[in-house]
Amino acid sequence: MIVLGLTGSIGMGKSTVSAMFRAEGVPVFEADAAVHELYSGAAAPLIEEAFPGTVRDGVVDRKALSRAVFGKTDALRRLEAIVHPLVREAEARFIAKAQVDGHALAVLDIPLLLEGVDADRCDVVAVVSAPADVQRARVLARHGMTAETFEAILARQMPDEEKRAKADIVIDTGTSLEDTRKAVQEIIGQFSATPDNAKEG
Ligand SMILES: CC(C)(COP(=O)(O)OP(=O)(O)OC[C@H]1O[C@@H](n2cnc3c(N)ncnc32)[C@H](O)[C@@H]1O)[C@@H](O)C(=O)NCCC(=O)NCCS
Ligand SMILES: Nc1ncnc2c1ncn2[C@@H]1O[C@H](COP(=O)(O)OP(=O)(O)OP(=O)(O)O)[C@@H](O)[C@H]1O
Repeated sequence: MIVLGLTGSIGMGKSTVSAMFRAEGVPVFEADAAVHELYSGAAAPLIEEAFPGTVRDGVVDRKALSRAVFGKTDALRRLEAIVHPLVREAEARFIAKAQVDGHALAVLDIPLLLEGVDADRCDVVAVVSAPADVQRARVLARHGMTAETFEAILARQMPDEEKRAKADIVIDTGTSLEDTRKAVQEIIGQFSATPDNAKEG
């Protein structure tokens, strides 16, 4: 089974492309969704212990947690040390299941895949990308988004150009949704044709 890591900067169309893989029957693990799940489950008591007052009725209050770590590198690192191993466990269970189910391809949708340290757990890395003006227009069209917030988020992410350089595959989302869907189908076709080369571990 091939594990494809899917990433991209804000507004580049990662969620849309992720949904396209899923619609084609490819199992997709969403890191963000896993974090949301953990925050109303296994991670909550650990987070309350590390950041008192950020959990209400057994559920992490993301606004309160965000305030507790915002702009504080040490606190964010402590939070990551709690959350990331749990996400990796959920991810490992997802991969094991996809393999047992006989899939040729599984997708890990991970916003910070290339900013993190271990993209090497993916056999291939695909980056969704569109011209900067398209990205900007998409993000600014979102409810509650300001140019300042957009710039601040961009500044914290690895530049698109660097992501593209690190990618094995660039999925162009600057064109029509239909063209992007074709690109997704081509990727699936390419990896489904590959003989079983399951990775160890
Ligand atoms: C700090 C938290 C509570 C803020 O939640 P909130 O719902 O307000 O915002 P959201 O999750 O959408 O993040 C807002 C922005 O911060 C960025 N961001 C989130 N986590 C991180 C991180 N660990 N390092 C750098 N940037 C981050 C996101 O890319 C996004 O652009 C939340 O982001 C969190 O729990 N982060 C730690 C877990 C983590 O590393 N998640 C990343 C995916 S595994
Ligand atoms: N060819 C295309 N491929 C993908 N998205 C497209 C395309 N053309 C237009 N769009 C639109 O661009 C937007 C991309 O938003 P999406 O939520 O997928 O981005 P994202 O990268 O997941 O963003 P974020 O990282 O901020 O969550 C959607 O509204 C989508 O309909």
